[in-house]
Amino acid sequence: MIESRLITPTNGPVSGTIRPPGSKSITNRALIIAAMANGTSSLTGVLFSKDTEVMLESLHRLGIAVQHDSAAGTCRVEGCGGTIPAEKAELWLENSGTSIRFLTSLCALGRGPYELDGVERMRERPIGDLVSALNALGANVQCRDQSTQCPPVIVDSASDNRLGGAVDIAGNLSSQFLSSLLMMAPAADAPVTLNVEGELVSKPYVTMTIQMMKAFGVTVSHPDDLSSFQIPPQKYVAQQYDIEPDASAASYFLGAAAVTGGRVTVDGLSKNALQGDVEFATALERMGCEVTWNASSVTVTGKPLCGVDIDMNAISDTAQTLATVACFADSPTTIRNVGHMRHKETDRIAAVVTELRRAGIQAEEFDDGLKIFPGVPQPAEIHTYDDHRMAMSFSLLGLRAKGICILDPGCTSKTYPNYFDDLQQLCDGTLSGDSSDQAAASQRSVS
Ligand SMILES: O=C(O)C1=C[C@@H](OP(=O)(O)O)[C@@H](O)[C@H](O)C1
Ligand SMILES: C=C(OP(=O)(O)O)C(=O)O
Repeated sequence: MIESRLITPTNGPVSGTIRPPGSKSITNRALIIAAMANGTSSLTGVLFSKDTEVMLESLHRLGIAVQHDSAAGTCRVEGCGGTIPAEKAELWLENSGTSIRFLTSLCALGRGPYELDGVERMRERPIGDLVSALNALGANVQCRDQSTQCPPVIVDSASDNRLGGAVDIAGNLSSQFLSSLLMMAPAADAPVTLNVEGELVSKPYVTMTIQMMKAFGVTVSHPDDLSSFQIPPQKYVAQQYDIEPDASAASYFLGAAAVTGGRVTVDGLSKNALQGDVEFATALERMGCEVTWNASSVTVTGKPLCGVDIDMNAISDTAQTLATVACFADSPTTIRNVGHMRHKETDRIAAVVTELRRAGIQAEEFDDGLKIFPGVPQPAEIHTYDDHRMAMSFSLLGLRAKGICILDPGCTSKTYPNYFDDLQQLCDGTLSGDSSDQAAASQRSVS
């Protein structure tokens, strides 16, 4: 296994078209919802990476039959109508936040015991607010170590258990708790009302959840400000469902156009995508890039970059990308309102500031944001903290500066196993995606 990857600066502007692999967030929602549906769902454009493989393995352990073809990017899921066939299971979720949070609520529909756990960092990522809300709905869920309110989580509901009612759910640490409860709610025994307590971060992911529930035949009533949700008992109906390419992954290629003054088209994403992270293109537009939205693609043309003062609460998975692009602007960039980035694969605010400084870029850390000063990156070994987005975003520095070496590049396997190959091929213009080849089309295509 390669321990590090030296990024070769490009000879000039990067130009090309790329279709990133399927969205992690949509894949893991589609798998959960299809598992709960009545009937067999066919999913296309599915992401196969660590985060979705742990979900697939967990569904298998819960007794839900899923046939998958990773080369074709497809899954057939035999839904269980909101019941869990396995009466006990141990689930291993690595460091996949969506998987452990979504599966905790799914397990609450079963007749336990189920145990959900992950890697050391997972044992530091909060889940207590979700656990409390599930208990308030009538489930029996506990963090094994109650002092941390983090995984491992044990779900053990009695056979005469009934779920339903009105509960508060905090949304300031992660929106995934709310998404998890929303997807499970239609299978409860009585109507569920979810009231968001205080701030809700990462709002577009909640809108994505509701839209996907609707696509599988379930309606949720809620005010426009997403402060509360009413979900009566309903059945999901199995669907043929096509998954969009991953918009967070797209940010690195659009960023490559921005930092090299090139022109990159991401195929399969448009302004009305389910993923809020498509708005990363708009952030680049604010920095001076030219952005063209088409019916099913977006193109970014790099122009001289200016610094921006930007709130990235809604699209924080792309904040690391913007931070590396910001090194090449003509003035400082401030990224605000992203305190929730401290609870992800690593403390991403601290990690980005530390690694920018390691590469000779001046950066400042705030409680809930960071400021990046323009500069010329110096040769450095970039530490990635087992965070795929550290590896992918810092590769952009290496497109412009010599000697940027990404340590543990294999960590991109969490959401994008082929990232470095795709980046290389986009930069070289060496790979042409064969659109008649289903595998290539569904997993990636670069031309
Ligand atoms: O619901 C989802 O699919 C996600 C929500 C976001 O997390 P938070 O809600 O914890 O910010 C995001 O960072 C994560 O990659 C995926
Ligand atoms: C935060 C992320 O993932 P998760 O919370 O699903 O582990 C991510 O993919 O950037």
